[in-house]
Amino acid sequence: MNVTRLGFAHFRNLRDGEIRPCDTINVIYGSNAQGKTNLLEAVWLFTGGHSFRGAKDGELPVLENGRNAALASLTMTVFTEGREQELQLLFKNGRRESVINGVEKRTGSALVGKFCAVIFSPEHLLLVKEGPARRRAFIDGALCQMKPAFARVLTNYNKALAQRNALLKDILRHPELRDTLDIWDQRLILFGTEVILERIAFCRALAPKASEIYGGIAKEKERVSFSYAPFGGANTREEIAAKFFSALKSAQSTDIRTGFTSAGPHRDDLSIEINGLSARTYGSQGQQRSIVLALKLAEADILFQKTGERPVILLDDVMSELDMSRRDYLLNHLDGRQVFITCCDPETVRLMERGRGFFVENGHVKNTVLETDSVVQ
Ligand SMILES: Nc1ncnc2c1ncn2[C@@H]1O[C@H](COP(=O)(O)OP(=O)(O)OP(=O)(O)O)[C@@H](O)[C@H]1O
Repeated sequence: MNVTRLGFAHFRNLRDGEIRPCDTINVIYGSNAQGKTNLLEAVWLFTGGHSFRGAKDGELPVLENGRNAALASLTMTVFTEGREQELQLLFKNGRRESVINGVEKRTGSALVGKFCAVIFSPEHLLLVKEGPARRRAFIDGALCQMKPAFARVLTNYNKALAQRNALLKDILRHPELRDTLDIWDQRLILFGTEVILERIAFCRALAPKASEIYGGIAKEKERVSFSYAPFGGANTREEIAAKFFSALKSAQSTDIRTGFTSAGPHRDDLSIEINGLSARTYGSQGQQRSIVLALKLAEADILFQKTGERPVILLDDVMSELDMSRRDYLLNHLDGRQVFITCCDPETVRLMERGRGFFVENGHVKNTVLETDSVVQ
């Protein structure tokens, strides 16, 4: 899928205008605080998701005398399902409305599934830098996008976990309740096994793709490996359920003492190593950035395989800390994908072999002419 036009009015500092991106690389450049990320955020919001910067819908219309205006609107023409489709998003008095091919929808979430994108923002570096929760959230987020049924299983698992944890705390005061723990163990194993099986299947598809993409970014100088191996590498439904059961049993006394369930998919991790060493502990800034990029691009490839539509790739401030050859990979080797990249350095535009540049200054966006792709201003 490709964005062929993006219009904006009163959206953050972007007053009124439009851009016509190309179907390859679109570099959005300019000094700090001019509106580059705002433009990327405008594209992202058509996924139906929340702002990747954590902003509330009421904060998105332009500020006027210190208060957000009542209305902001975004329009997008996107080529998907073999034809151009018109999408509109309105942020009205703190609420979202959407219009799909002229049909008004009361919610913004009606857009989910119409437009698909993968976003990298500096915050995503925490995926490598922080603890396992970030990596689990990445896997689960990707699975929820691909399989709505997974979201239900995950919710059921989390509910069973919360109830088991509440019971563990009660058992300390009422030891006779210990017998009822079995019921929650069974539910936890039932849903937890399904969560683990889906994560294993996703990681099996993700790991080789991400390693291959990393090889391209790092010009094969380093080898990166990804591994998700819960319960020491259990694979089948029966094996996982059996190992989960014995892990819960052997940790039962500790769990009652701490009031917390210590085994299960809520403790799993996706291990990431560069040349056999933990990327979290030993990876450089550039290596960690390249790993997150590889994971995001691999996620996009898997989404493409599942849906038949290539998600649009949004890369916010990805160039800093990447050397020339890594920049060259992003600008010139992501064939077949529509990419939007923000950066401060105008030189980046000149490194592109093919693509379009958009210069952003104080909320105004100008198309710039490249030698290889002349663009109407
Ligand atoms: N609701 C709003 N109304 C008006 N201006 C806003 C609103 N929200 C954010 N801004 C302004 O948008 C600008 C920031 O834009 P953005 O985050 O896109 O910057 P950027 O060009 O990506 O900068 P950097 O390179 O520093 O990341 C700031 O000047 C900020 O004050």
